[in-house]
Amino acid sequence: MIKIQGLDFKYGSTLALKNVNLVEEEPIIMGLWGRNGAGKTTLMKLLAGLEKPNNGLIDIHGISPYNQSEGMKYIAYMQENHPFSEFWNVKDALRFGAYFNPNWDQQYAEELVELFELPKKKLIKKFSKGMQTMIKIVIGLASKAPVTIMDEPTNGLDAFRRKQFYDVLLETYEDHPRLFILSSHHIEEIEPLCEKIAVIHNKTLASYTDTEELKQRGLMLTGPIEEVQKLVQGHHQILQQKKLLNQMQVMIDDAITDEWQTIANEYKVHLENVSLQDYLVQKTMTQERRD
Ligand SMILES: Nc1ncnc2c1ncn2[C@@H]1O[C@H](COP(=O)(O)OP(=O)(O)OP(=O)(O)O)[C@@H](O)[C@H]1O
Repeated sequence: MIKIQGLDFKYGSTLALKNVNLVEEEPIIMGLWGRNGAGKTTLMKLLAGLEKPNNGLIDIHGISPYNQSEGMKYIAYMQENHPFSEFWNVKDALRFGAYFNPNWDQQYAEELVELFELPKKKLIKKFSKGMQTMIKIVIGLASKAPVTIMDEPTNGLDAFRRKQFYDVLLETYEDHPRLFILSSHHIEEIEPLCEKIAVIHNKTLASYTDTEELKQRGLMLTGPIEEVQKLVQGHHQILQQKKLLNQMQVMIDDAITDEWQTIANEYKVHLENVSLQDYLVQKTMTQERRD
């Protein structure tokens, strides 16, 4: 479905991505996480054919997307700052969606507009942040493109609208399985939807892992300073450590296993799985310190 091999990209003389490699054959919902400036948007633009790779290969359904009108059949890309004309309302935006997407589903687009209660006549530039995100969701989902890329699709959505977005995305994905790529800085917002998560760090793809596997990583040990220190002494995968009064907390890059549980009981140290966001932030910070 998509294949990226040895991809390098520079903005002028500034290297933005180097040696990115990723293959996904299945129509899954993929998360794309990275800290600010990691290169997520750059990668999405390259996949959508808006930028030309300096080196390497991108293959989407057998097509190299840069400058290929053929690629438009397969790819819908909803950018974070989508270039809607300042004179457009919802109707105009749907016309734009229909024009650019050969698999466009007008009836579904209108149903989504109703669901999200978007005013049809109001100019999109006067929409709230959440409403602007919702119209992009409408276009992304109604495009029914085999590869649908959405940059920060939960930006500005409140809990109610986010839940609606999850529901409609999963519903349309089940009806028409296709590859979705959803980017976010806040992994918690997209993780419930994503089967796998690609982490962009240090200008490259740092990992591409099943979400369930990734969620198990990151264990936090909390207990009296001396006990925790004894327990983690010589451990190579320490991501973070802090002391508070006579207590110490250490985050380790591992999953909670029976072995860890036994050791923690023995040392009377508390063991818990950290949040995915905390794990990814600490993991990328630790890599940075080592580089
Ligand atoms: N038009 C541009 N010209 C020059 N450098 C750019 C341009 N766009 C992005 N960059 C640089 O490329 C790198 C990757 O940026 P990119 O926008 O892809 O990151 P991102 O992961 O999407 O970040 P964020 O989460 O903050 O939106 C950054 O160092 C950024 O400064």
